[in-house]
Amino acid sequence: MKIAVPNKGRLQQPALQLLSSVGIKPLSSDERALILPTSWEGVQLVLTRTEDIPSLVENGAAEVGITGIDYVMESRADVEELIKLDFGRARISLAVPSSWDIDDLSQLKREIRIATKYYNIAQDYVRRKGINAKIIKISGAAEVMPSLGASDAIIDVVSTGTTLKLHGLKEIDKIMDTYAVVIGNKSWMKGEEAERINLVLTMIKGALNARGKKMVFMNVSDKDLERVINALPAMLAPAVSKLSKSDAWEVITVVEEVYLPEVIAKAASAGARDIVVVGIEKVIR
Ligand SMILES: Nc1ncnc2c1ncn2[C@@H]1O[C@H](COP(=O)(O)OP(=O)(O)OP(=O)(O)O)[C@@H](O)[C@H]1O
Ligand SMILES: O=P(O)(O)OC[C@H]1O[C@H](OP(=O)(O)OP(=O)(O)O)[C@H](O)[C@@H]1O
Ligand SMILES: [Mg+2]
Repeated sequence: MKIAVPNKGRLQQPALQLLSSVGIKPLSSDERALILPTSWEGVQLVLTRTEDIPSLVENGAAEVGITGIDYVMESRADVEELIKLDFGRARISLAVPSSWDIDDLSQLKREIRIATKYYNIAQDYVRRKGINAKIIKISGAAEVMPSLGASDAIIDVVSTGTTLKLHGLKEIDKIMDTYAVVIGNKSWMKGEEAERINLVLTMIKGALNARGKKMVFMNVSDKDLERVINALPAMLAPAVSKLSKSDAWEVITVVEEVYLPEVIAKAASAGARDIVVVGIEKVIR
């Protein structure tokens, strides 16, 4: 099977890291190679532009791909959104010069020219909102267009808002949220690679579920057992097993990393001893 991954840009490293965490590591270190065999037999990585990945997956050049949901929308590719990822998070917004001194769409009176690399998203948006606009398709650096006089406004990616501010622009309407996604070809489930693809997807979900979670082991004497268990969160309920050579128990539970200090403090004051914390690689549900 082939997995399409960005060949550059901000999604490339997190996408490769995610795949690497499930054991899919490129075997070749040749930076110019665009199709790479991996440590997982039968799985190849195809390195292409982030914005081309939706159509490559739609037409079956790769069964699965990692890209941004903004490019999926823009391309109008008929693909399946399989897994929402926790990187590449931002929003696509309409921004106008701060000097216009307006706060929302209703204050836009005359026709405006909007520069954007998201031509289709922009067309759909202005139609839906009834905005009188001419969309100017560009390939990047949208923020500079109004100061060049090439457009009045822009539709572009906004995260912290720093780039807009730097260019004297102001966000007046959010069009959509964007994030990285794993997408799949619509007929992949029927193909001969279905089993392998399913396993890869299960492992990716497992790695995502495990993020930020720790496994905690502790020894607890018989008399403290109930108090310790009441102090613990768990995915279902803490596991408890009898220690072989003493009148005590081992308690095992899964804890969100952010709650770890609080949970350890509570467990220790309830009588838990020899508390061991270990990382979790996958949680398969
Ligand atoms: N500032 C940002 N914060 C989070 N995600 C972003 C940001 N800018 C862009 N993205 C998202 O990352 C993905 C790739 O973005 P983009 O096409 O801009 O590539 P890039 O990483 O900037 O590389 P280049 O612009 O050089 O091609 C897109 O889905 C986009 O929505
Ligand atoms: O709201 P901010 O936090 O400023 O982020 C938004 C900026 O981030 C992206 O650019 P990127 O950093 O990817 O550079 P690029 O222009 O090379 O794509 C995007 O194109 C915006 O310009
Ligand atoms: Mg960019």
